[in-house]
Amino acid sequence: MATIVFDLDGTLIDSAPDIHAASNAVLAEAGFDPLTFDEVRSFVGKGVPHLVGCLLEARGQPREGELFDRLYADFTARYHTAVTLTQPYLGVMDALEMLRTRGHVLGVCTNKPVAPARAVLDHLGMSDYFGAVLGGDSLPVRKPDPEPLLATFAALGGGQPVFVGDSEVDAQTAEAARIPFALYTGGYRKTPVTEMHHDALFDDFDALPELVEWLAWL
Ligand SMILES: O=C(O)COP(=O)(O)O
Ligand SMILES: [Mg+2]
Repeated sequence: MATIVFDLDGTLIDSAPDIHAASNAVLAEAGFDPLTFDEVRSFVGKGVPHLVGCLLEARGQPREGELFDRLYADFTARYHTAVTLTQPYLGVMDALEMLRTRGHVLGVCTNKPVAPARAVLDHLGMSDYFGAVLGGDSLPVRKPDPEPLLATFAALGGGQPVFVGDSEVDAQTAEAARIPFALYTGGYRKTPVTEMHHDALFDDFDALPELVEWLAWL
């Protein structure tokens, strides 16, 4: 049996459409033009402060200050209900079901704040699979600091660990935490996989249950 911790955005769920819509709503509210889907998706993975900083920078504004505070508050207020355009990736629900049936313990470690993370998991009927959910605001540090990932495994009671994520941040986190890492290649990564740390790669969640069996014993 393994203890498997998943990243959320770009790994279990394709949430970029909601994050794009919320970002453009926040920009519009502040009088700025919208950004493209690809632009906003490239900002996802390092938490909300980073995202909001990128939105401002893309519109020629400083990343910090009064405007940042306003957009950050507006984005945060909208984030809890930004769930309607989000879907689990193909095969995710079946993979979670199979992993649970096989007795593996499952958790989530995301840089999304924990309240919207829980909201979208509830909305998609996924919450029951996870014994622990840590967000970008659960601890004073977020990924790629290894602490949130290690704390998620600790909350799940230990066991043979595997981390599943999609991004450069996840790869760095796994490396820093010395946890076996499966890289999902269908998410929001910007770097070629050959240049990223990973112990295994997959592009189809049907492959994950088998992958986990051997990764857990690395
Ligand atoms: O909120 C983000 O920036 C991304 O969150 P993730 O860690 O689930 O990819
Ligand atoms: Mg991610």
